[in-house]
Amino acid sequence: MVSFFRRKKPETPTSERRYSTEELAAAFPSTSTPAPAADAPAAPARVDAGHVADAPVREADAGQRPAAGLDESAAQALLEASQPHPPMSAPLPPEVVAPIVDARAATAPAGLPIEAAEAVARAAEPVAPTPQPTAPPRPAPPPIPDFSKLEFRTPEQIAADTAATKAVWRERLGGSVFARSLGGLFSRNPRLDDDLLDEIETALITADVGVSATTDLVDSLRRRMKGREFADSRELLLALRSDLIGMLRPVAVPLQIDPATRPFVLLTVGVNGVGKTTTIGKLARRFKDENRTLMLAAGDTFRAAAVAQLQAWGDRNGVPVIAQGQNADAASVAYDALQAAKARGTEVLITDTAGRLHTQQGLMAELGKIKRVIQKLDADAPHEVLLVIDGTTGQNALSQLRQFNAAVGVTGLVVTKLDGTAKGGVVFALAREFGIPIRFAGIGERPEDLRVFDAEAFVDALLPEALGA
Ligand SMILES: Nc1nc2c(ncn2[C@@H]2O[C@H](COP(=O)(O)OP(=O)(O)OP(=O)(O)O)[C@@H](O)[C@H]2O)c(=O)[nH]1
Repeated sequence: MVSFFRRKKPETPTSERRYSTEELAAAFPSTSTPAPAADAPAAPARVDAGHVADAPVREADAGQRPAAGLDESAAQALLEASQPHPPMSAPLPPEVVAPIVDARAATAPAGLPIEAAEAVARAAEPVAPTPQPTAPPRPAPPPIPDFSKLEFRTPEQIAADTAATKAVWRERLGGSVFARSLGGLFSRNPRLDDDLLDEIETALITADVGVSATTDLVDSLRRRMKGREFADSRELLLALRSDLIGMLRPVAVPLQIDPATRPFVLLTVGVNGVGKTTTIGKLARRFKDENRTLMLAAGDTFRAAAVAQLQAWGDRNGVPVIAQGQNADAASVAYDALQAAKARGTEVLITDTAGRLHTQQGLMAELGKIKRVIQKLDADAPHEVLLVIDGTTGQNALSQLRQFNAAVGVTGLVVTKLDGTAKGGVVFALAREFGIPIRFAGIGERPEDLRVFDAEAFVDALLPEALGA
């Protein structure tokens, strides 16, 4: 107990001082009348609740009590106990507090008279048990990631892959109307003036970026040019590049296959000949390469060759194809396929549909029927409705998206045929008007030519290489 008090003494030299019998007598003049000791320190004005340092509040009382019959050492101990403890800036941790609470419960030291023992006990009283912090409920452990499907790459590998990807995009898109008109413009090292802006405007309109998007882009460049933001035409081109990337970045959202959804149902829709069946074949290859189990549904029962085309893709990639032959009910094929995929625990089911003009109301309504029928088996299906758009279509793509979206709720886009002479600019118009994610871009006919849409690679492929981006 004494050692406890010593431990709590102020660490100043005065705390080491021993008191003489006379001083003690002066400090405790009467046995019956409590009187404050002349030099007794005032209790600290404020002490934190539950804080060990609140002891002095009652220690001061103890120190004022008469100490008749105390022998010198007991009185010394008592007086020391009555010295105020320095306030502590932070509560002691529970491990430290615990023994102090035990000490309070202990009886006074042997040999102390009862009054002194009471005073000592009272001095120890204020050390209230510190509430033990209750442990917060443990959060549920995070799910263990499936490392078999993760790919680890070093920064150097990532940089090399990015450069290789950009080179492929540039090689495939370099012949587009967009790339040719802008490339020609800047190879002449034009002057930074209104004529340059007029030429950019023409190039963007010709490339199918659309009138409103083009006007916004050019007006912004003009404002900044007048504000002397650009030192030369190259700086203006860099600003155009960054504006174009900025338009596409929000829609460059890759398709995520939810592993908890089996099967994850993809429904592909679009007008005739845009590349739906080819895209499904390319997707099948991609998902196989990702070690996913998948199944194809030959829902294009209208075009004679479509079922055979899909079956050929399935055979080539070792993927089962559910088909009922030509002129079968497409909704029935989709239903059968979903049932089979469910039974087999297949991860991904891709359903083809016949091409249809977005202006043909009856055929558009049929898409709604396919959706309703498969929802009898899975209320959340299809989990992705991919509208395939031919990149050479131009502004007509906007009305296609509008109509398909109204009929079946489009959740992602695939823009095909961006290789060759595609104008490519429609991608900006689509992004600006609808903001629907562009999942993939078709940049060739080979299976590996379906690329995850990359805003930066796409824009850099359209702009002159001399820009160094
Ligand atoms: N250059 C190029 N050709 C493509 C691309 N995607 C598809 N094609 C070609 O476009 C043509 C039509 O493709 P399909 O897959 O049959 O089109 P579809 O939409 O299924 O046609 P329908 O069933 O009639 O609606 C084929 O010759 C494909 O090889 C692409 O990204 N680039």
